[in-house]
Amino acid sequence: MERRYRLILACPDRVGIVAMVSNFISSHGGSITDANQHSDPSIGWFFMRVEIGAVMLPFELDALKKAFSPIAQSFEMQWRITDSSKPKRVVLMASRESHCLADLLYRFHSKELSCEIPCVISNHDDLRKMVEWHDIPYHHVPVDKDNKQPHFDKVTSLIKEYQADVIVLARYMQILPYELCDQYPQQVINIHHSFLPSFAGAKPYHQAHDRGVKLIGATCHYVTQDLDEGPIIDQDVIRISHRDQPEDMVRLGRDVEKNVLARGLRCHLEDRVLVHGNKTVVFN
Ligand SMILES: Nc1nc2c(c(=O)[nH]1)N[C@@H](CN(C=O)c1ccc(C(=O)N[C@@H](CCC(=O)O)C(=O)O)cc1)CN2
Repeated sequence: MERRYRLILACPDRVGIVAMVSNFISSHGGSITDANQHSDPSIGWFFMRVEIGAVMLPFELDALKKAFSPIAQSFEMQWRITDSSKPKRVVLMASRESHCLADLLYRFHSKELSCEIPCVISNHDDLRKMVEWHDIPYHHVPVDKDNKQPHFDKVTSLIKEYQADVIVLARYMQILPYELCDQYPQQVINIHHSFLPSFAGAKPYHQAHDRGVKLIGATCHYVTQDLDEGPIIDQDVIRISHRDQPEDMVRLGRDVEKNVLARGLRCHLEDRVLVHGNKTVVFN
């Protein structure tokens, strides 16, 4: 696919933002290949995502950022510009459950996901063979439940060594410490196996069974220090009934978990997610 720059911005709403952005691009000979915008009257903020055909522009990425910076400053923008030809480096993390990890590895292998997967990290060794079949390094980093710090120190070291842009918790079942969440804001993505905010925390299907709900679901969200309370990227639900025990929900939930995670990761990889406070705007 043709190389494109993606401009993503959020700023206090005012007249002239779209005109200013489009004039900036056209005045430098660029063409807009896709554009989405949203104005939120409840907070008076404006959100925009613009794809720019890079071939037509006389700029490399850094020069484009430098040229746009004065405009961004004048509109008090929170903004970034990325290059679609530079795939993001995605470190995958898992524990024992394989369905989400297997699904992402398949989508990567079939080139459905445009990214790099430099390694997989797990606190168990169960998934090694599956990962190494894909010729991807597998790092088994055990957890001592009485002293988890060495585990997280090693995880942090590996994430830095592999220069991760994104860390995906594909049913990784450990609570990340504050320091790790703080070092990677809006870069750690989790799939929680419930329709948040219902049933946060451990064993959501057992919680759902105890409550007698008729829908269960999955939520893809950014990870923060506040467990399962990070900005939501995508969600979905499926119907269940009184006949379903927790083990039935585990089985029925696998498809919705892996589909929601893949959709959420794709949106992130394509820079379609804008975070504002603890909420998101997703231009999908
Ligand atoms: N800092 C954060 N870490 C994690 C988040 C998050 O939002 N912030 N999401 C999880 C969510 N999760 C599954 O989706 C999850 C929730 C709770 C637990 C848990 O209680 N784990 C125990 C250990 C369990 C075990 O050893 O099998 C614990 O960490 O003490 C795990 C996962 C992922 N992390």
